[in-house]
Amino acid sequence: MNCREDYLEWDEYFMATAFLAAKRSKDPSTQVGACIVNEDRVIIGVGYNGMPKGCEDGEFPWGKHSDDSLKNKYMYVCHAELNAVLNKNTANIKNCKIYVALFPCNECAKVIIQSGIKEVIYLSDKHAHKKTTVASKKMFDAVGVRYRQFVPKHSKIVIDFNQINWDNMNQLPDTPIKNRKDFE
Ligand SMILES: Nc1ccn([C@H]2C[C@H](O)[C@@H](COP(=O)(O)O)O2)c(=O)n1
Repeated sequence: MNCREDYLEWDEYFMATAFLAAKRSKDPSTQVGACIVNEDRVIIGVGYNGMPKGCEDGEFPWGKHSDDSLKNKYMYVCHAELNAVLNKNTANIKNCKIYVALFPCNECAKVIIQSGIKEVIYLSDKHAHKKTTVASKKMFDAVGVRYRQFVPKHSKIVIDFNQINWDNMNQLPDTPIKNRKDFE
């Protein structure tokens, strides 16, 4: 039997991991995830945008339209990229790649550069016109951090727990390795 053709490519797998992490975000308007991968294609850190540890949701705002900047989220929220770097499970992240939903802002660009990450793969550059993004690109260009937009092959990646056959743990269509015939 031939191998499956419809498996996830590496870029899709890592970007999907970033988006899965984003599902943990409590930000009501924008959920961002990030996934750091080393040279061996091993995930070494994930993160999503959230309030700093101990800064409780009841006390810190998730809004963004108040005239008083202390009442908006921006002063407080940690970006997904920062959290992914802080959550890393290894000291050395030199030459790693970071997959992220939104192009990193200038503050995250500094963290990315300082940590030794060498490539940024992003899905959306919707803030390209903002100075924070222009500054990020200026820094990345200056130090040789590459960046490229992710182009998905699959328009959808679904994990439907209802479709999983819990008795023999296969998903539809059958995972070839689960076919006993192949071993006989
Ligand atoms: N590269 C980025 C950009 C933004 N974020 C976070 C920060 C906020 O929680 C949210 C943006 O809020 P919006 O202005 O769209 O309401 O996304 C991030 O984690 N990484």
